[in-house]
Amino acid sequence: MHIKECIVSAPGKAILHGEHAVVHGKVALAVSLNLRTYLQLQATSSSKVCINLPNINTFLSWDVTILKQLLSDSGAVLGVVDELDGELVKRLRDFVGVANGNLDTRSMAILAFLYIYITVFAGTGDLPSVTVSVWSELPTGAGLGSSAAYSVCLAAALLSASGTIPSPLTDLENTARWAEEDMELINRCAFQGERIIHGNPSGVDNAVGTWGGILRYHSGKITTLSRVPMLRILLTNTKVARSTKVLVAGVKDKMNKFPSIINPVLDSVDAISSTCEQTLSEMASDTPTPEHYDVLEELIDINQHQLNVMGVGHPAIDRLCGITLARGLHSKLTGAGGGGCGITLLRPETEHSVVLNTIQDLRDCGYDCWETRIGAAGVQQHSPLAVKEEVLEVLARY
Ligand SMILES: Nc1ncnc2c1ncn2[C@@H]1O[C@H](COP(=O)(O)OP(=O)(O)OP(=O)(O)O)[C@@H](O)[C@H]1O
Ligand SMILES: C[C@@](O)(CCO)CC(=O)[O-]
Ligand SMILES: [Mg+2]
Repeated sequence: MHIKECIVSAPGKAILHGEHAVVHGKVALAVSLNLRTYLQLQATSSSKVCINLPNINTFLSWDVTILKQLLSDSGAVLGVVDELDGELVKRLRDFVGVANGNLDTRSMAILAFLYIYITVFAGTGDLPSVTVSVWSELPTGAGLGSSAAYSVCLAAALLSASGTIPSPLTDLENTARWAEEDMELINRCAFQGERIIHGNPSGVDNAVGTWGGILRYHSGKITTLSRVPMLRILLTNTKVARSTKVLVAGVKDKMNKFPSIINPVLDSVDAISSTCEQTLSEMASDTPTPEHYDVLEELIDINQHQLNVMGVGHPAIDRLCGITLARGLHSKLTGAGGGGCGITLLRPETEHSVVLNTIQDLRDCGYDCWETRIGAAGVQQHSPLAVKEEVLEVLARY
C-alpha cells in the first residue's frame, strides 16, 4: 500500500473556566496555546512499526506480522470511531503487558498509538511499516492538553497516511489545514486516544487541538468564539505531577458520594463560564474597561475555590495564587489540576516590571513561568520548510 509521509502539528490548550464540570455536561471555555506537538510519519521497508517519543524517553518497535495477527484476532474495523473498541483495548493491554488501572505515562502513550494505528489501517485491509516520531513543546501531564495534542497528531497523520483523508498541502503552501469534514474525523479519532489516556474525557481538549482558537464547549457542541478581546495570560507550571484520569475519577466519586453538594457546584461553574463568555463578548464589542477586568478576576477567584471544593486543588496551586495576588494578579488552576499548571490574568495596563517580578517570585518557588499567546491555529500539516529547525532536528534523530 502507498503510504503518504507527513509532518503534522497540533496546539496545547488552557481552560479558562469549566474544567471537570465539562465532563458532566457543563459549559467550558478553552483557548489554544502557542506551544505545539509535532509528529513526523515516515514509510519504511523494515517490516516494522516504530514509535519514537523522546519527551517520555520511549522508543519501541514491533514486527508488522505480529500486529497483523493482533488485528485479525480482534476483528477491529474502521468506522467504529465513535465507540472505543473495548475488546481491542484489552488485547492491546495484554500485548503490551499493561494491567488495567496502570497509568504509567509510557503505557498510555503506546496504547493510544497502537489503538489509533490499528483502527485506522484496519479499514484499508493492511498494516504498513511506518516510523512515527513525536516531539512536543508542551510539558507532559501538566494540564496543557499534552495528551490531546498527541492524540490529534496521531489521528491526523495516520488518517492522512492511510489515504482516509486527503493531504491538504499543495505546491503553493508550506502549511495547510484540512477541510471541515476531515477535521471532524480527526477529532473523533483523537477522542478515542483521549479515552485511552483519560478514561472519561469530555472532548474539549481534542476539540481545541483540532480547531484551535477560543472555543465554547458544551456536551460535544463546539462553538468558536469570534468576538473576544486579546487576553494576556501568564502560564505557570508548578511541576507537581498528576494524572488527569485519576483526578476526573476523583470528582466522579465525590459526585456519587455527595450529589446534593457537588451538583450545585457544577451548576455554578456553568454559570461562571457563561458569565465569562458574556463579559468577553462585551469587551470585544466595546473598549474593554477596568470594570470588565474586575469581573474576569472575580470569576477566576470563585472558579479556583470551586475547583478546590471538587478536590482537584493542590497546595502548590494555592501558593501560586497567593504569590500572584500579592502582586495584584488573579490565578486559577487550568486543566485537571492536582498540581500541574495555573493561569494568571494580566490586565492591559499591568506594568512590565510587575510581570517580571511575578515571574521571578514564581521561579524562586521552582515553578516554570512565562507569558503566552493564545488562539493559535488547530491541527496543521507542514512541509519540512515550515517547521522550526530545532524541531526538525529532534524529529530527524530517529
Ligand atoms: N509528547 C508526548 N509523547 C508521548 N506521550 C505523550 C506526550 N504528551 C502527552 N503524552 C501522553 O499523555 C499523557 C498525559 O496526559 P494527561 O491527560 O494526564 O495530561 P495533560 O493532557 O498534559 O493535561 P490535561 O489533560 O489536564 O490538559 C502522558 O502520560 C502520555 O501518555
Ligand atoms: C479535567 C478536564 O475537564 C479537562 C482536562 O484538560 C477533563 C476533560 O474535560 O476531559
Ligand atoms: Mg490530557
